[in-house]
Amino acid sequence: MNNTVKISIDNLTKIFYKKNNSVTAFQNVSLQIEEGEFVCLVGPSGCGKTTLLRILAGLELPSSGTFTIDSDSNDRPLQSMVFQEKGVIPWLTVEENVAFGLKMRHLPKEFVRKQTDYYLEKVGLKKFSKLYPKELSGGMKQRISIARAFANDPEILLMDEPFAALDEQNKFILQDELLSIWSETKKTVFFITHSIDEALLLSDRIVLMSAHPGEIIKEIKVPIPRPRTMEQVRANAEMAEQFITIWNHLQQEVQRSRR
Ligand SMILES: Nc1ncnc2c1ncn2[C@@H]1O[C@H](COP(=O)(O)OP(=O)(O)OP(=O)(O)O)[C@@H](O)[C@H]1O
Repeated sequence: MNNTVKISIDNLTKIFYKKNNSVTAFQNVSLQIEEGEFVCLVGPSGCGKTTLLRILAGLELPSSGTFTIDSDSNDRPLQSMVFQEKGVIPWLTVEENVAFGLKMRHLPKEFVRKQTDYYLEKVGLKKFSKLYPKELSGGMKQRISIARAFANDPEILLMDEPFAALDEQNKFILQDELLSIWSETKKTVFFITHSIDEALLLSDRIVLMSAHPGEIIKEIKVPIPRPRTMEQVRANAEMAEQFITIWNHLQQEVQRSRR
């Protein structure tokens, strides 16, 4: 990390207005994420995590407050988003899916091919490049989404529980692959997860939110050096302590929200 602030969120609040009532998804969220930082957002269900990410992705407007994503080039997209599911276009092949964003920007054919091949190789999908998503497993589909997101070379990556629907084995493999690509590209990543292990494995910093309406109530720097493995996360005493801190926080917040 080089201490340049890449994402700056200032006192952001989102209220959804309905006919006779309103729902505050989250409120007074302020957060700064440095260039190249990997930050995980953890909080109880319904505390506004997805809404916050959707606002950063330009898919929703905030009710109040501001945010900025630092950009040093007009040639790159501001953000790419990876969702839990539904990230792939069913009528395009694997390679067409990965190349999609690049083609939309009318980049030179040769560049698109190289960039697509590079990331297909990185996520182990090279030999499946001519297949359609329906011919692939859930893990392979998520690999397409990750390859496409990195191939787009965005300023920041927004990831909304990308591995939540996968079985544990596949999850570990994809987490490893994501870390490997991230350490190479040093993209700024803002990542939502419900998995404490996942947050501890991936993050430089974990941001904890309160129950609905969500507010940021704690930040935790993840102490173990990189590269990391899940074995280290599970064996490291400091990490075990952090796990319990986060677990206690989530339990308290869920109980509070039910009162
Ligand atoms: N389009 C919408 N219209 C009205 N209310 C919404 C809308 N989207 C989200 N909400 C409400 O905003 C709150 C936050 O939702 P959000 O999906 O952001 O939470 P979350 O923390 O991502 O939840 P989960 O962890 O379960 O995915 C919830 O109360 C939800 O019902």
